[in-house]
Amino acid sequence: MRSNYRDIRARNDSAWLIPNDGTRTNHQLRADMRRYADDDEVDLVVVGAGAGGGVLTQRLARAGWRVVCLDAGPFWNPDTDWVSDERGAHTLYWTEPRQIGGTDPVPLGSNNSGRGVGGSMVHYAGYTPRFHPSDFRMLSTDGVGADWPIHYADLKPFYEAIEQELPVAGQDWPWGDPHTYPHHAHPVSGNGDIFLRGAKAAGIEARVGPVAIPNGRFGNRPHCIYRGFCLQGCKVNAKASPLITHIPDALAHGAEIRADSMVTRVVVDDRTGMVTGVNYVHAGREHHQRARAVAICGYSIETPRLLLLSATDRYPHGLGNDHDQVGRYLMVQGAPQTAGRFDDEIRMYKAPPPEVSSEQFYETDPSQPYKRGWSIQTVSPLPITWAEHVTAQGHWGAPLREYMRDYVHWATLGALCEYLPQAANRVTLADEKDRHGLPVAHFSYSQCDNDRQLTKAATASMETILKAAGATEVMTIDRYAHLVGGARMAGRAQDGVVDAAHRVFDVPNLYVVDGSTLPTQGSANPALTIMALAARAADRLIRLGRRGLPEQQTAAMS
Ligand SMILES: Cc1cc2nc3c(=O)[nH]c(=O)nc-3n(C[C@H](O)[C@H](O)[C@H](O)COP(=O)(O)OP(=O)(O)OC[C@H]3O[C@@H](n4cnc5c(N)ncnc54)[C@H](O)[C@@H]3O)c2cc1C
Repeated sequence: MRSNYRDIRARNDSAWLIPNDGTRTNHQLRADMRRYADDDEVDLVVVGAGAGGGVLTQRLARAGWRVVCLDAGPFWNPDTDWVSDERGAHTLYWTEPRQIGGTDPVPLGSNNSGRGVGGSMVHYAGYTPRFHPSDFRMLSTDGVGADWPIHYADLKPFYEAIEQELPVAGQDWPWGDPHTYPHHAHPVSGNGDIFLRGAKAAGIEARVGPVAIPNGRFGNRPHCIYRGFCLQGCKVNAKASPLITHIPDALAHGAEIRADSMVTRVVVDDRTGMVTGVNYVHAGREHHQRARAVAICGYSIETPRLLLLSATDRYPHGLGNDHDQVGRYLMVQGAPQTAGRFDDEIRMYKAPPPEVSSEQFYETDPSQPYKRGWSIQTVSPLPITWAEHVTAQGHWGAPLREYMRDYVHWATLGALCEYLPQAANRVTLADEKDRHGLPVAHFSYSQCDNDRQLTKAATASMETILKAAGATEVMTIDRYAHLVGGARMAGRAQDGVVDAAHRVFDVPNLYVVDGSTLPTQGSANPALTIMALAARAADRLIRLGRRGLPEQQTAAMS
């Protein structure tokens, strides 16, 4: 699939709205941004300007909807806010207090959350694979997990549209639904080369991509300069995130992006059961924004938390929670990471961390006792993350120093294992309060036996690849990556929180359009799927028409 830029610009001009004078931000666009008063009843309030919220805002603004998007974090300026430094990038993470529990607690922070306009994609790695068709039918075909209320074919046109808008670069893709990418694959570094060589020697297929980094200029966005700081916020605007791929076009079409605005409650009129707006805190003061509809896009922890925080007399257990589904089936991928030592210098920092991947082990292998599978990708930790890898293996003091001095000789791969959705893995409200006086989220997580078997098998496959490439020593650690679920999409209210159109069951003008709606997670990184879902949700809302809010929804969404 190669791109026609005229078609892309007809639906999203963002890459051409960025200045081409070496600066990274269209300050004029931000200064001219349309502003609504709190008591203006806008068509839609979007909570969160990340992967889901950014796309939804852009699509609806372009269709003429009056949209205000509130984000708890800042409106980033890559020129002044971001630094090419691992430690200096810590401001990008969501570090508000949260509690974790269960038998396998998931640390929350740098590796699975973001804040501010652009959301977590501001510091995501940049891999953008599609889910496989089997992901949408897992319960029927594999007997585990859940079936989605939509099929892969429903999402395919939106995958293609978003792949063009980011745009995605990669080799022709043989796995899942085989497809091509709009941009050719990037050249690879030492780490990518090790993966390709080792995989070939081990009889495993690996391919370059798919990454949301243009190969060449895209609009006024420059070619990647391969300096390796993708996870610190790409200062050159090469790596895609909603901040540059969708927000500029949203602003140009009249959306207001209100940053530093933490939504504390979705407000409901108990007489009608309808949402009337949101309460939010900006600069220490509480505000209320009126709206005809609200879409929550705060990601897998904050979205269920906000649904629970918005309980009323009519919805005493929280919005969408009549069947005790809010917060449940929250998933995280098992992400073991294996490093291999080579006599040659690899210098894995000298390229974007996302380069090469394999989905050979993605599907259930009937000869194995476990269901579903994993993918493998280059990860290329920078020095602080490399120190975390080494210390996680128990090395400290002199041995740690030796491994750090030896950094340039190591290559690193990561797996994404498809841990299964389980009802008990969930977000609830804790007794502890945050600085706004609101209960913080408690996230309980426990692995099942299938999860542990997958981690073991995935680790063995990475060690095989690195040894086949000539590694003289391998070092593996266990990690988690990505969060999805917690407000999942389902065919019936008894099984989930939103329907196939992302509308919250029982609350006709409330939507959830983010990663929390995913019923299963595959072994794919989730951002592309979240953006495609948001583009699809927007498409359905646009077809309803803003004048139809909210009366027409009941009929059209069923
Ligand atoms: C280090 C890292 C690497 C990653 N690498 C990849 C990768 O290579 N490929 C991939 O596909 N995915 C990757 N991801 C995951 C990906 O970024 C997320 O899955 C995706 O961004 C989630 O989209 P979302 O819309 O659900 O939430 P987000 O993009 O996180 O957006 C949520 C937004 O909501 C805001 N918000 C939350 N609560 C409130 C509130 N109450 N009021 C106002 N605003 C609120 C937040 O500030 C945030 O901006 C990575 C993530 C991290 C952290």
